[in-house]
Amino acid sequence: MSKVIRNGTIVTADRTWKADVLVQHDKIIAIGHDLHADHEIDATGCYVMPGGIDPHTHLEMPFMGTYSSDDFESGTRAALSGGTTMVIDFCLGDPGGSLLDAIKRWDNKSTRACCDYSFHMAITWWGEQVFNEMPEVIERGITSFKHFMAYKGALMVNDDEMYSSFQRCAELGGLPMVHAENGDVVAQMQAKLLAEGNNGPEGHAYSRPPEVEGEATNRAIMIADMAGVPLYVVHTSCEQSHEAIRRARQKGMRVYGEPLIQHLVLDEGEYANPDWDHAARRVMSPPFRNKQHQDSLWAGLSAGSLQVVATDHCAFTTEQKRTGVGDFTKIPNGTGGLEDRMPVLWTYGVGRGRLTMNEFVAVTSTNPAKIFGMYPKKGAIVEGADADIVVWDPEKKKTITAKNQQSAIDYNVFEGIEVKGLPKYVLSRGEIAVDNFEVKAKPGHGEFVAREARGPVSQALSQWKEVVAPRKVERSGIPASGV
Ligand SMILES: NC(=O)NCCC(=O)O
Ligand SMILES: [Zn+2]
Ligand SMILES: [Zn+2]
Repeated sequence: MSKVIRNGTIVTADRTWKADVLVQHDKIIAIGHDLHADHEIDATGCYVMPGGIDPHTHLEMPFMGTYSSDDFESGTRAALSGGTTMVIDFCLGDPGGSLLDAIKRWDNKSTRACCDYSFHMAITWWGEQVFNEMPEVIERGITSFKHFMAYKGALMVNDDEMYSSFQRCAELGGLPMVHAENGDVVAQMQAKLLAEGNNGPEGHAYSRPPEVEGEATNRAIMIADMAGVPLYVVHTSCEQSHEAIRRARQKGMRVYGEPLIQHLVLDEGEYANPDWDHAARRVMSPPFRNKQHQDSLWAGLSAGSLQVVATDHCAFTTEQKRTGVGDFTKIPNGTGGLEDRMPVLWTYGVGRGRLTMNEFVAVTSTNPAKIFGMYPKKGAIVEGADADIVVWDPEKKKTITAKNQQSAIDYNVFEGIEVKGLPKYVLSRGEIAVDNFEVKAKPGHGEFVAREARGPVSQALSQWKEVVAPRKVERSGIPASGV
């Protein structure tokens, strides 16, 4: 069946213009005027944008002795209800285990996804098996590799492992990613705080100051440069980390930074709340920062030194959070946000003049599609692209509340915030998933998206590294050894 989205204004990362969009089955087949179809969607007064892509989620993730509570069904339903039509989740192998086994587990988990999805592969240890399995991971379309520099004793890898993995990524055209916090320093700060009796959720923030993030970001950037590979820094939360990324980019290094919607609008004052549950629900790594750091992140998005806004959606219920009563290091780290990323970013970004509409599309959709090797299949309104489309009503308002959310958890970190700008219709590969603000997502509709390795940036960097590679100086008349 064909559909036409009529009377709207198309907004992409580089243009804004009035035209209709014709969809046949799962693809956009024409953009123009006087287009006809079996079904009409009226976009009068609305913007027609590429569906959001959240490249940082943890659905049903085994972590800190439990599993995150949103699975691929509830998580992707939440995504669609907020205008996000694709997620990239982290496939997590056991330290010492097979990457390919981990993919099987993630394949099984994702069968009821309501929107399209892909995976990043986490590298939680290094050895011959990982080295040998990485090419097959890439052949399956999983082309980005995550390294945790924090969570000592669990997911953390050391510099030696990271450098080996980055070099392998450079050979294969994969994109390394880092969770940049100095896990050794965090572990010692946690122990000190606990020994001093500082055991509440605020201790989590004290144990992870911006310096531990800035140091790790800088270290990862230098290691990536030595390995000759681009780098994507997840959840960039502070000026120290942003500054390292900005400086590297000014030197021509290929580094990307990803602020989260939580860090852009929520601040460290949340941890001072006298209600233990309120503070613990907001425990995530890195923690929320102060207003100066927020300003730095917003500036980075408009200046182009930061490229993507994600959520790191990793939702735990209040009951799960309470595992950490009396010891903040046991509070499962993570917050939700999938459903709220686009409306909150629109309200605080476009609504206040901190982002243009085109920048909004770039950071929520087009940039992640390009960086992660799936553009213009995703992240674009062009003929031949997947019909992942949001019809955005800029006048529609709601007050965010856990009572009406799709996520499976019992609270929302954005509770009480009024947003203006919401998805009226959402198409997921041509299927209507939100119809006049009503969620109609279908479990099982989502498909795995295989992504391309060795994109243009990776190719250019490899070429440059080859140009400047060390070369032996050929000499005639070498003097005899002095020995
Ligand atoms: N961010 C967080 O606190 N939890 C999810 C896992 C991670 O990304 O570090
Ligand atoms: Zn992380
Ligand atoms: Zn994460």
